[in-house]
Amino acid sequence: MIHVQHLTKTYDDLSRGKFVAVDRVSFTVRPGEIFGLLGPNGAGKTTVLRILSTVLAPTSGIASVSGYDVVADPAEVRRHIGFVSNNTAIYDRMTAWEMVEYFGRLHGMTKEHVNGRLETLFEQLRMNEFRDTPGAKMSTGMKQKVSIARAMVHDPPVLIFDEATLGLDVLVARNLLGVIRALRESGKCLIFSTHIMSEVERLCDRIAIMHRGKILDTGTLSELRARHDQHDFEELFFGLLSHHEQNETDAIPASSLAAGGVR
Ligand SMILES: Nc1ncnc2c1ncn2[C@@H]1O[C@H](COP(=O)(O)OP(=O)(O)OP(=O)(O)O)[C@@H](O)[C@H]1O
Repeated sequence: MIHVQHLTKTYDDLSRGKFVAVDRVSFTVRPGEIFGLLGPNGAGKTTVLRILSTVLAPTSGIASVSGYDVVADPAEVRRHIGFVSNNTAIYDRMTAWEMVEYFGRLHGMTKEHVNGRLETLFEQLRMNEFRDTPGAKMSTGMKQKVSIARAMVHDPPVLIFDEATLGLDVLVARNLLGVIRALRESGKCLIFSTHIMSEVERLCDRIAIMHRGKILDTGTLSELRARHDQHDFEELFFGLLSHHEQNETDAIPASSLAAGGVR
């Protein structure tokens, strides 16, 4: 279970001054559910996910994973979470098996425990045919599977996929979506962050549309379609974004516009 309430992150940025990257974001993700975080570049998705994985501290608000608060219990949060991104480093000289085993040992698993777990994982993710292949000789798809296995080695109940299909060809991306669906069937709690609308449409049980740090709307695909009276998801998405941009511009006082406050 993931619980996020009024989460806010402000950066001190040299050129922009105080910059609100995440603005009072709230959502809940339940076990057996894929929650889609959809937004254009810079929407704040990665910042939310970095806070959830305890890499970044929130400025205010609450975030918890399996009941553990990211600020008060970061070690417990890390035990309950796995993070898959598109830029996980793969060591050239380690084999697929050695790499995942290494991360299992970092999680404090015994050699026997980790080996048993790896047998299951390599079967589940169909990695046996390259278990002895070193990183330097792996294809992008193989590397992505190693990243997933790495994130799952300690069998966390919560898994986060941040732009995980970026750079993958259609076949590998399709396989990855299949793996994520299977994880949902096994009761995992999943966040899938992307800017690709079709992936969200095909995969996610509930969706949050994010733009400029805010969640503009959240719900199932059919709830969103009904609420905005729009069946075409792309139209719905861009309609929400442009409405939000218009509202933000309207909220800026004319004096600051005249003084060059908006670029
Ligand atoms: N360390 C930082 N200092 C200042 N601003 C930052 C920092 N990290 C991120 N930002 C800004 O916060 C905003 C949100 O970034 P974030 O990476 O969370 O967005 P995103 O939705 O994941 O987009 P992308 O798909 O491009 O990664 C952006 O405007 C970004 O420039």
